[in-house]
Amino acid sequence: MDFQRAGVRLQVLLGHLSRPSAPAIVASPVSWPASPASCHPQQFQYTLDNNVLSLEQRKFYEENGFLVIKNLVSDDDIQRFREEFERICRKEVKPPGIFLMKDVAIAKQDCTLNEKVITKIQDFQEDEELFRYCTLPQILKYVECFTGPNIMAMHTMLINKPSDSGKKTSRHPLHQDLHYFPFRPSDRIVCAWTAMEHVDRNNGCLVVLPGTHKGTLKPHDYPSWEGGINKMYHGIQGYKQDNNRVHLVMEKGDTVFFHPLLIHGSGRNKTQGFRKAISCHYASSDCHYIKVNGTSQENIGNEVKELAQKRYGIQSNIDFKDVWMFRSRLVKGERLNL
Ligand SMILES: CC(C)CC(=O)SCCNC(=O)CCNC(=O)[C@H](O)C(C)(C)COP(=O)(O)OP(=O)(O)OC[C@H]1O[C@@H](n2cnc3c(N)ncnc32)[C@H](O)[C@@H]1OP(=O)(O)O
Ligand SMILES: O=C(O)CCC(=O)C(=O)O
Repeated sequence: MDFQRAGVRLQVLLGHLSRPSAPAIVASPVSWPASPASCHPQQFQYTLDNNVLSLEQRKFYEENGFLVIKNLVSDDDIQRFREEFERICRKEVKPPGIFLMKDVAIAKQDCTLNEKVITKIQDFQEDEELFRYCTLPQILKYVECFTGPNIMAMHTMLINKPSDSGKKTSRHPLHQDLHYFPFRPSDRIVCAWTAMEHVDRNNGCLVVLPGTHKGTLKPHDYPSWEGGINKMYHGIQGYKQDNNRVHLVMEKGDTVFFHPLLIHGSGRNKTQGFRKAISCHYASSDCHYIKVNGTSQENIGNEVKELAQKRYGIQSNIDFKDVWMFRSRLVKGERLNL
C-alpha cells in the first residue's frame, strides 16, 4: 500500500472536516420582474421555497428538469479556470486525488500530456483555484433553490472535449447522473454545468430530454459503440432514439442547472477546437447514503470501488459510499449526513 499517499489523503480529509464552510451568501435581490414563486401557494416537488427563482423559472424546472441561467460566470473567472486547467495538463500543478483522462481513442498512445489530449479532468476538489467554481456565490444562490441551505460539492469535472478522433468517442451516451450516486433523495441533488466557450451541436453541446426527471432510474451499462467508449461512460440500456432531444446552445458563462434523473448526454466534437465546460454536482448534506447491492447501480459501484482500490492501494472492504465521503466537500452550511 502507498502509505505516504494514503497519509496525504487522510490529512486532506481531516482538513475538510475541520475547515469552516464557505462564507455565507448574502441574499441578493432577484433580477427578474416576475413575482417570486413562493408567493404562490402551489405544489412544487423539485424546487424549494425561496425568493431566488421567479415563478416562471420554477415552473420551468419542475416541468423540464433543467434551467439555463445566462451569463452567470464572469469571463475573468473562466479565464482563470482555463489557465489552471492548462497548468494541470502540463503537470505544473498536481492536486491530490485528481484524474486526468485521455480519450479512449488515444488512451494507449504514449503522448505528451497537453490540452489537446486530455478529454477531462475529474475530482478537482483539492485544487483551490478550480474549486473556487464550486463556491461562487452566484452559483450557490441557485443551487440552494434545489438543495436547501446545507450544501456539499459531491463531484467535480472540467470537460475539455477536444476534436473527435474520427471514431466518435468524444460522445457521451444518454444517461442519468443518479446512476453514479449512492445517495438520496434525488430531488435534493443538482448539477451546475457552465459553458467555458460557445457550445452548440457542432462542438458537442449538452443534449437533454426535457421532463425525463419525472421518471425512474433506468438500468445503465456500456453501449456497444464500434469506435469504443470511455471508461465509466455508461448509457441507458436499450434506449430508443428520441425525437424530443433538445440541444442546449450556450454562450461562455451560461450555466445550466439540472436534475440527476434528467436523461442527457453530449455529441461528438466535430470542430477543430474544444468544448470546455466546468461542472459540479451538489447535494444537500441532509441526504443519506444508500446501499446499491442488488440494484441497477451495483455495476458502477463495483467499477468505482475497483478503481479506488487500484489507485489508493486499499485492498480491504472499501465501500462505494466511502469513495463519495472521501472526495466530497462542504461549501455552505453544515455537514450533516453525507
Ligand atoms: C455524473 C458523472 C459521474 C457522469 C460522468 O462523468 S460518467 C464518466 C465517469 N468517468 C470516470 O469516472 C472516469 C474515471 N477515470 C478513470 O477511470 C481513469 O482516469 C482511467 C480512464 C481508467 C485512466 O486511468 P489511469 O490510471 O489514470 O491511466 P492509465 O493511462 O494508466 O490507464 C489505465 C488503463 O485504463 C485505460 N484507459 C485510459 N483511459 C481510458 C479511457 N478514457 N477509456 C477507457 N480506458 C481507458 C488504459 O488504456 C489502461 O488500460 P490497460 O493498459 O490497463 O489495459
Ligand atoms: O459535458 C458533457 O459532455 C457531459 C457531461 C455529463 O453528462 C454530466 O456531467 O453528467
